[in-house]
Amino acid sequence: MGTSLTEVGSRLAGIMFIWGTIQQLFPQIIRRRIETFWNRLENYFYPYVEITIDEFSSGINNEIYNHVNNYLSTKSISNDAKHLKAEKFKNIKSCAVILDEGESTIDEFQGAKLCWRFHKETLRDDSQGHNSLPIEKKSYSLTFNQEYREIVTEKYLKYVMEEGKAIEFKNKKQRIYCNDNNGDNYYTRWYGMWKHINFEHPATFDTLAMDPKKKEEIKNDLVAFSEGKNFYSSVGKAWKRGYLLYGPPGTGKSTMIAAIANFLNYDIYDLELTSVKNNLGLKKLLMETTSKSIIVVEDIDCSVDLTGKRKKKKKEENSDDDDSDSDSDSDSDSDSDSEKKKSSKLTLSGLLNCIDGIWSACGQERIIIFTTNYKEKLDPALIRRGRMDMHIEMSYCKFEAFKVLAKNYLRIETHDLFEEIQRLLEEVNMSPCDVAEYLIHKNTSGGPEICLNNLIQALKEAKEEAKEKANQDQKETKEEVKENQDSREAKENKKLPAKLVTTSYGRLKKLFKKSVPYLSS
Ligand SMILES: Nc1ncnc2c1ncn2[C@@H]1O[C@H](COP(=O)(O)OP(=O)(O)OP(=O)(O)O)[C@@H](O)[C@H]1O
Ligand SMILES: [Mg+2]
Repeated sequence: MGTSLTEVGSRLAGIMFIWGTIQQLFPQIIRRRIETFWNRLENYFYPYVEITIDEFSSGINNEIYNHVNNYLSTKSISNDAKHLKAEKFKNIKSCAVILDEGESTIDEFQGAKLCWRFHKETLRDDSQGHNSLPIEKKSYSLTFNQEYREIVTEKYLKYVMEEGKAIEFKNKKQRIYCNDNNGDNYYTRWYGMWKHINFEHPATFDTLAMDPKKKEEIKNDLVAFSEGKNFYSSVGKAWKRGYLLYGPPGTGKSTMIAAIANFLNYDIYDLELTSVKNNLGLKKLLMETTSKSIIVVEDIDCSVDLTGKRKKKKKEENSDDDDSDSDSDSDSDSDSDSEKKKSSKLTLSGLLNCIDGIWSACGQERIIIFTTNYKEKLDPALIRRGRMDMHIEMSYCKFEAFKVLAKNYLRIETHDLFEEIQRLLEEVNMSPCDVAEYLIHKNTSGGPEICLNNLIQALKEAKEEAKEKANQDQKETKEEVKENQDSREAKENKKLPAKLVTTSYGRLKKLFKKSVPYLSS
C-alpha cells in the first residue's frame, strides 16, 4: 500500500511537473481553455443571465425602473404568483396590481421566455442611531436564457421602456396651465412661469356638434400629426402644427380645444398674451412648456396689438428696449387702451418667431391653436398656411350639428319635429350654444317634445327678428341712398346761384331792353 502511495505520489508529482512545464510553455492558451471549459460547465448547469434594475441609481430615481413598473402593471401576472399588491403610481389615474416581494411572473418576447422578479430589502442607516427610519430598497431582476441575450439587450428592454412610457402617457392626469405674470415674483422664481391645475373637461369629438365630415377630417389630421414623428424629421420640419379656429361666439371654439386635448391626451397651455411683457418673456414661457401639449391663444384679435407690419414692429421693438422711451411715448398718448398696447413690448415678429421661426423648435410634438371671432382682423402673416396649417370655421348650428346635440342632450336620433327644425336651421343663424340651451332643460314628464317645440318657437322668433332687421336695414339703406342723393343735389345746387345769376342777368337784360329800348346800346 505504502509503495503504491509513493508510486501515486511520484506519478502526481510527475503530472504536476509536466503541467507546470506545459503552463510555462503555453500558459495563456491553457488558461483560456480551462476558463472556457469551466464556463461551459457552468452554462450547462445554469444557462441563465440576470439583469437587475434598481429603483434608485446613484441616489437618483431610475427611469427604467418606473417604466418596468408601468409595463408590468398591464401584464397579466403568472398564476404562480400568490402575493400581489395594489399600488397607485405618481401622476397615474388608476391603481395597478403588481408583484409583491419575492414574487415573479413570466413574459414572452420573440420566442424568449423572460422571468421578472420583484425584490425588496429593508435597510437601516446605522449612522443615524436608533431613531433612523428604515429605507426600502426595491428592484426588479430579469432572468432569461443566455441564448436570448441579444434579443433582450437590444430589443426587449427598448420595447419595455417604450411601452412603459406609452402607458404612463395614456394614464397620466391632464393638466391645464396658465401664465399670469412674467417671472417677477416669489412664486415664479420657485415654481416656474406657469401655474397648473388638473384638466377635467368632459368635451370629446363625440359630443362636439359640427359637420361629421369636417370632424372626421380634423380627427384624421390630429392622428397623422401625433404619429408623424418620422415624417416630420424626414422632411426637416419642427414637429408642430397650428390650427386657427374662427367663427361667431358660442359656436364651440373653446369646446373644440378641450375635445382635441382629450383626444390626444395632451396638456393645455393657455397663453395669456396680455400678461406677456415682451418677446423675451414669450420665449421664456415657451421654454417651460413640455412636449405633447397644446399652446392656446384665445381671441387673438383682442389679445395685443399684433396687426402692425413686421418691419414697423421691429423698429418699435428696438425703441422699446429703452424703457424710458416707451414711458415717454405712453405719456403723450391720451387713450389709455392704446397706451397699454404700445407699452406691451410683445411684437408680431416676436410671436411669429415663436410659432414658426427658429424658436418653434423648442419642444417637440406641440400644437398651437388660435381662436378668433374675426378672422379678417388678423394680420395675414400670422395665419398664413405653415403657421396656422388648418383653418377651421366653427359655424352656426346646421342640422347635422343639431342632431349631435339632440343625441347628447335628449338621447334621441330622430323625431317628427326634426324636419321642421331642419328647415328653420337653414333659414336662421343660431349658435350651437343657444340651441343647446333649449335642449338642456329637459322635462322628463313632457319628453323631448317640449324642448324641441321651445327650440322651434325660438327659431321662428329669431327668423321674424331677422326679417324685421332685414326690413329695417333695407329701410335704412333706402334712407341713406336718399340722403346721399339729396346731399349730392344740394352740392349741385350750390353751383346754381352762378347759373341763376346768369339767367336772371339775361332776363333782366331782356326786360331792360324791352322797357328802355333806347338804352340798349
Ligand atoms: N359645436 C358645439 N358642440 C357642442 N357644444 C357646443 C358647441 N358650440 C357651443 N357649445 C356649447 O356652448 C358653450 C359655449 O361654447 P364655446 O365656449 O366653445 O364657444 P366659443 O366658440 O368658444 O365662444 P366664444 O367665441 O365666445 O369664445 C359650451 O359650453 C358648449 O357646451
Ligand atoms: Mg371661447
